[in-house]
Amino acid sequence: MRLEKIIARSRVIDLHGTDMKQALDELLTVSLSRFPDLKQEALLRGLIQRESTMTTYLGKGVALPHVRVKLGRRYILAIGRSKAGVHHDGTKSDEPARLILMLLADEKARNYLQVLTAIARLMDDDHFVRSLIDAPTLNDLHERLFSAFGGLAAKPARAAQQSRVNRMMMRQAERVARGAGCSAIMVFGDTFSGPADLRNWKARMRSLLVTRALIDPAQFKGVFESVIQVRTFSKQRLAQLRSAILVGITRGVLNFTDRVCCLGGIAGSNQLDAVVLVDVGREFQTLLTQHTDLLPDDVKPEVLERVLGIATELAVEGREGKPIGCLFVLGDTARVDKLTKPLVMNPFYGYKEEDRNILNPFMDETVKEFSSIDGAFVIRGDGVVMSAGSLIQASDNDHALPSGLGSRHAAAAAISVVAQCIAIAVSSSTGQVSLFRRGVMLPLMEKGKFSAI
Ligand SMILES: Nc1ncnc2c1ncn2[C@@H]1O[C@H](COP(=O)(O)OP(=O)(O)OP(=O)(O)O)[C@@H](O)[C@H]1O
Repeated sequence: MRLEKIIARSRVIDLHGTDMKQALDELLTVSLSRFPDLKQEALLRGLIQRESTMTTYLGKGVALPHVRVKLGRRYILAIGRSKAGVHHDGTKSDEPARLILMLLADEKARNYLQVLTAIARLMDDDHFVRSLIDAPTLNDLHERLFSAFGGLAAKPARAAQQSRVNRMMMRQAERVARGAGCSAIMVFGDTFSGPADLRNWKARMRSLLVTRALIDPAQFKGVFESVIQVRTFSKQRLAQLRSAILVGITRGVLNFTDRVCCLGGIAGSNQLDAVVLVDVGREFQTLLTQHTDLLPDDVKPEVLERVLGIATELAVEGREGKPIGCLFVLGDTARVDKLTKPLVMNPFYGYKEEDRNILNPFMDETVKEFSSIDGAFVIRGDGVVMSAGSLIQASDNDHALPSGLGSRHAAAAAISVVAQCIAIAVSSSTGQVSLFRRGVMLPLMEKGKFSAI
């Protein structure tokens, strides 16, 4: 889904209303002028109702009200900017919303959660949000959004010297990759703030692109074999590399016999500065007993990626500088259910599946809020959160854990032995994020232990 296709200049406006209802009414008025078959009042009611069950305030002055109805076209997006700020019922803070992105989606739109996530992810960038709020004119605002939606934000051409060094790095990386018998080159696309350098990538071997930005893989067709999208994993480059490879494995793009030549640089620097060789098998040796299926059959790769992203944020951002301990169990919920007991009343009880799906961008905050509850999150393979605050009652005597790890990690290891699931634990004492499969622990991020490569 190319987001720039749903953004029209006519639906980018300055708002006058100061509460959410007035703002939504203004956005609906401009949206429906071209679609007279749609009923403004019914849509407004739907949006307000959605807002009252769960706030759509994303933080940083941005709200993303949305509703799914019979629309007759897949999506309509309207954007309102408010100088005075719009009051909303979000719990994050008292700050008013300065930017409102209203998304109407057809009930049949299949990639609805992905579209919501893509928009929310773009709005996660403080700098970008500021540039929209401060855009001198609505045309500028539209242009900035349009280019960001079209992929990586378009930026002016980089200095010639940087491009020359990058071309040299690319050539050398390919030479190293061939010399070392690598099966692929993996490029960290977030090094660049625009896609230009990447479109010129002309490696004569299998190349993969890793990026946090939500881009349409079609724009790199014939350039990169696959685009691996990762969430905000860690800012530490070695940890990012591990996570990207892990995502590549779960997506079936990489396997344990691959040797990969990784090429990257500091995010946004436009400068490639490091080549690293990774033997996938050796890197993930601990998980390679006889099995190579890291991902249980029923777990979607994007669900694992999402949980890893949230777990990393809990470890890195934490609360008051301290990591928040947490445990997630993914997949095989039929079996996991039999081995858990609620410690508290399930806070997700009664929510629609769509609203408690981990792929829904609004779930991040909810999960983070509930992470202070003792016990584990149990998540179905398709992302639906079944429960929080569950006590895992499984035991495993065959796998020893590193010293210092207590009952949370023991429970994670044990449940991954007795059920076909993946468990992810965030340690509250060390900030380490660990993945467990069949009782084997794979440390994904050790806080403070990795330095930049
Ligand atoms: N069997 C279990 N099921 C679900 N959650 C558990 C289980 N055991 C412990 N926990 C959770 O882990 C928390 C921390 O327990 P403990 O300190 O023993 O674990 P740990 O592995 O050392 O983790 P940390 O590094 O975060 O301290 C508990 O307060 C509880 O919320």
